[in-house]
Amino acid sequence: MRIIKIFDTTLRDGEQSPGASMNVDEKIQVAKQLVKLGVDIIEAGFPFASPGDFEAVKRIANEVRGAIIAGLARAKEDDIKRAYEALKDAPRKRIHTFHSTSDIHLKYQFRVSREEALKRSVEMVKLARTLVEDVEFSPMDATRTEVSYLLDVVEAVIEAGASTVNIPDTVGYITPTEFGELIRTIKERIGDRAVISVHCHNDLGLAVANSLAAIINGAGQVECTINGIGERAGNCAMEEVVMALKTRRDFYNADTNINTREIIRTSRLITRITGMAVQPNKAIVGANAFAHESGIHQDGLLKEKMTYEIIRPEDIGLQKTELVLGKHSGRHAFKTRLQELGYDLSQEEIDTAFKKFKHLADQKKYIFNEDLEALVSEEVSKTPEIYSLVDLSITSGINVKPTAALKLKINDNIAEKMEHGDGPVDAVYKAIAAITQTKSNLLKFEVKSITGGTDALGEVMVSLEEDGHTVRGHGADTDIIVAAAKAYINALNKLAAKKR
Ligand SMILES: CC(=O)SCCNC(=O)CCNC(=O)[C@H](O)C(C)(C)COP(=O)(O)OP(=O)(O)OC[C@H]1O[C@@H](n2cnc3c(N)ncnc32)[C@H](O)[C@@H]1OP(=O)(O)O
Ligand SMILES: CC(C)C(=O)C(=O)O
Ligand SMILES: [Mg+2]
Repeated sequence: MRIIKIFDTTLRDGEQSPGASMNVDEKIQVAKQLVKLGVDIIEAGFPFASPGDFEAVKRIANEVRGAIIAGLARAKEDDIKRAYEALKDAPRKRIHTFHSTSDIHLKYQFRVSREEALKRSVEMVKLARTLVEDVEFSPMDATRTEVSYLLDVVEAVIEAGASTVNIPDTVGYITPTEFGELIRTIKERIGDRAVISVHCHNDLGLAVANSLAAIINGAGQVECTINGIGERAGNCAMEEVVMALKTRRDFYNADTNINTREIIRTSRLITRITGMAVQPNKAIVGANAFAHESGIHQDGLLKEKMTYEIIRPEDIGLQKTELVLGKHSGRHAFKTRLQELGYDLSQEEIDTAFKKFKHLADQKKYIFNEDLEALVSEEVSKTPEIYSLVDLSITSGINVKPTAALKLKINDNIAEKMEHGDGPVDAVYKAIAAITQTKSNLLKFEVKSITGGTDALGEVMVSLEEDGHTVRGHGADTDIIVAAAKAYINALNKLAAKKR
């Protein structure tokens, strides 16, 4: 089994994401977490870029142990010396220097010939080698470079002392089959004289696929970032490439030194520090990556996890798979959740509660445990229904007299009434009292939102008294006025039962 080295560049390329700048203390915190995660190399920054970056690399080189610490430097003497200054106290250090090789870059940005670029690259690798043993060279924009020239540069920098040659897809241009072929060509040329590294950008959403294609064809190091952050559309996401190798070891016959149980913690740390949220459907670390909502999948998972899950959530440091109850869920998941909440209901009770749940899920995006509890307690504490709500419409607002038009079923008859009130609830309660011809006293009226959000389920509790009988009524609905009506009617049914 081959071990692929993980070169983490969250602190360098990751920080190049607009808005992702981290201060020195935050960088130290990230570097320490990267060591816990088990990365082989931490690219701590670009020391020449700013005093802050220099300081961060220097402190990481001094304080963080357990990984090779790398610093980036242009193919310029001052950059390389500055990188060395920052790195020198690290027991294991690497200077990573780079120079473009594509004609587009050489002609328009660098304004130098291919020969000049090759000469500078060789000279700077040699300079770096006088300072440290471990030198990595990147031919920037390698994937848009003529292959024969790229091979010449790769050969020359290895000859000059680079022990790692990183092939960057700087602008995220290449696709997996081509990249695999390119890496195979380089591997055939250089054999084991240097480690081939890859550094893929995600402009076409192919950074992970390209990195995997490179691994199959001989790459021994992958450069990546946590959550895939980085310049423009980002870099190869570490958690994805690592979990792809771990999950498909059968195919790749390769793995990494990453302690995958630290993945989620590291991802959340980066989100917290950079303020860059992870999209919910992001592979491995997205909030939905281990959440299942649909009934057929939930049923399969409850029977055997392997049916719909290729990664165990514990393997990335999550506690467990989440079965999210929503409009696509089925009875198996519903019943399991109720059991987890401590309810032991008959099949009939479950069936009735399930129908209500489906109705609620059509109105509400997220169903929380508290929603279920409210729904089930309505079901369990059921009293024979003399009165039931058929229809209700309300008019209220500024400069409008609150009015309720109510339709109730009383035994088997339908009765309707319209009433005005001081507010919509008052109007509804007057209409209910008028239709039912009851004279109870409202002792208490409590309203609360069971869950957060404007689509939350509202719960109303009322206490009614009549002829010495006191009862509590309960109603829940996403419409708080309907919940109030339900609570009043529920209490009237209880009063009627008590009187009987
Ligand atoms: C693909 C990548 O991710 S590469 C890394 C990108 N990261 C960064 O650029 C972040 C840090 N950068 C910086 O802070 C600044 O760009 C600095 C400090 C490095 C340089 O700043 P300045 O001196 O003001 O130059 P500026 O950034 O405007 O232009 C870059 C110069 O470096 C040259 N250059 C770019 N890359 C290299 C290289 N690998 N080797 C040698 N020279 C290079 C450019 O040709 C240009 O040179 P010119 O001034 O002679 O035209
Ligand atoms: C510095 C190099 C490796 C880089 O980030 C790129 O080419 O994308
Ligand atoms: Mg990059």
